[in-house]
Amino acid sequence: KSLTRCKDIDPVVPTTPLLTFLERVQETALSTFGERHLDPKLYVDLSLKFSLSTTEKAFHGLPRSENGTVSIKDLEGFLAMYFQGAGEDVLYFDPPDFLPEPDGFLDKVKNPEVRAWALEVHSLWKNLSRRVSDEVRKQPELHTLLPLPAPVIVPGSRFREVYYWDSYWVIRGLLASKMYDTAKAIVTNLISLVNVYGYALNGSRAYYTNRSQPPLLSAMVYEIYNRTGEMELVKKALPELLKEHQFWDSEVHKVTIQDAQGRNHTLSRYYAMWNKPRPESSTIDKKSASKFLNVSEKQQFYRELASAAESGWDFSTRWMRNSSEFTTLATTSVLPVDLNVFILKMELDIAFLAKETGEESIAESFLEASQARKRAINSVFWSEKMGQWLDYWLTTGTTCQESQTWNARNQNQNVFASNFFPLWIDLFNSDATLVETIMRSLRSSGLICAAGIATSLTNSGQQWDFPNGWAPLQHIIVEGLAKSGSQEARSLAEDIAVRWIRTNYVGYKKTGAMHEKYNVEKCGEFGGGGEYVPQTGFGWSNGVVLAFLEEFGWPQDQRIDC
Ligand SMILES: OC[C@H]1O[C@H](O[C@H]2O[C@H](CO)[C@@H](O)[C@H](O)[C@H]2O)[C@H](O)[C@@H](O)[C@@H]1O
Repeated sequence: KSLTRCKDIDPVVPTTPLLTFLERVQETALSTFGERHLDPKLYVDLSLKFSLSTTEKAFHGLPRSENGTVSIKDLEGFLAMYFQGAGEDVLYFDPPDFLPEPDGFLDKVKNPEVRAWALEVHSLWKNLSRRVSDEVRKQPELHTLLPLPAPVIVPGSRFREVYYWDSYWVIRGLLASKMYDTAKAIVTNLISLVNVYGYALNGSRAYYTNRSQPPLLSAMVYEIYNRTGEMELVKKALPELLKEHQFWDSEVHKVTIQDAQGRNHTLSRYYAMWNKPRPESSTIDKKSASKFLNVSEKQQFYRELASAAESGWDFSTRWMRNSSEFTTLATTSVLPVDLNVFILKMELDIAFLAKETGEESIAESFLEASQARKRAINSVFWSEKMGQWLDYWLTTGTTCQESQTWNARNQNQNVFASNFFPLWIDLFNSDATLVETIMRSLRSSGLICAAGIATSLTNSGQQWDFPNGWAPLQHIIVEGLAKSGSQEARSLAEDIAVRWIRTNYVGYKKTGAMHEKYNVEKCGEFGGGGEYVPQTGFGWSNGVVLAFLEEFGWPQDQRIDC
């Protein structure tokens, strides 16, 4: 019973000669400068001043010691002579739709301290606004940065390029900031990536072409259309959304599960088209994979690493068969709740947007697809016992040839914030009894902490685990609760939002920056763990604070300190 045939179960997107070379420079930097303070991403973000062959020749001509090491002085000299600094090909761009205090900005924020801070967060859009330099378009072979047609908002710090799923929360913030043109520009860029590659890339770099990220393009289009009513963007987006849906609903991404009643359900998984170290973290990945001696085991591990990066949760015990052993990473063997929620949202959005543009048959078929995915989410992920939707472990390796028979034992019983994501979708949050059950389960889950919702309950040292809290996770759960129509759920949503706003505010006052992630155990402290030092800026954190303040406001007499 061969239900979902894959053309190719080991897809690999070809790399570029520039990337291959920059990875060698990265490797050399590691042996010259040492592991401490080395961010491998920096080296694959460099652009060349001269042709690749000239630069390679100079690199090979560098004096080397007997064991092949280049001295600090020689390497620094080579880098200064032949490369432009990372980020020099992304230029500051003054967003024309930015106003220091737009009309009607966060009307419900009455407390002057909070209002002043919200205006500072709003002004951070100017710091994060960029455009791709014309040089990239003229000589793309010298850059790993990809050309984009419109200006961008970057997350910040080491993340000097556009990121796919970050953009959704950036847009939510931009809409609160009334920066509609900037929001539309972001979507225009993502549409162009889908047009060229068939999917939205993890980010706008050559080394991100082998994978996507949590698919939220339809949700971005939906939000912008809701605010602006602009049909042109919808018409431009629709064909690309259909392409993106096809990407996630076919080939290696699609898995069929047969339930106890013999009904087949199709769901999607993350599956990067890559089986080598991630170029931006190549030195780190090689070290992690060093325990595998067999080539195909190594390749599979590299695929699991890249697939975890595709999930946006890089890295987390969510993808590990054994939570204390990183090499048991098995992302492609997981059917993730959140990915399927995002695709369900995509199906509903496409149905809605197609109806708006008069494409009745597309609307109808996507409505049907959404009903099927809702049934699949309930049949495969729902756990009556836990009152949550649980990720599902696939049993028979990673091929996509056969349907697998559902077994309750394959549901991952560990608690993750993503177990509550279906609540974000109206099909679920409109069911009052279900909302009651979910609230009870969330309250007793252990995830709600002093400063927000934890990513998981496992303190693994990975950044997508306890005690880190991430803006997107807070937002999806809070918005799901708030949209449900239950007063009690709205109060819980507001309670979580207040905790999150406070920690962002106090952290900002202490450090002068917005952070990529926060420690939910300690109000005002940013998060840690993972493979790079904590970053500031920060696109999605700014977006979520502004979106929360827009939704809930902040009364005059409510305290903002921890
Ligand atoms: O360089 C390591 C990894 O960095 C990115 O992941 C993290 O930052 C992204 C931007 O904010 C965010 O979207 C992601 O959820 C974070 O985990 C990048 O996306 C990875 O592909 C990359 O390997």
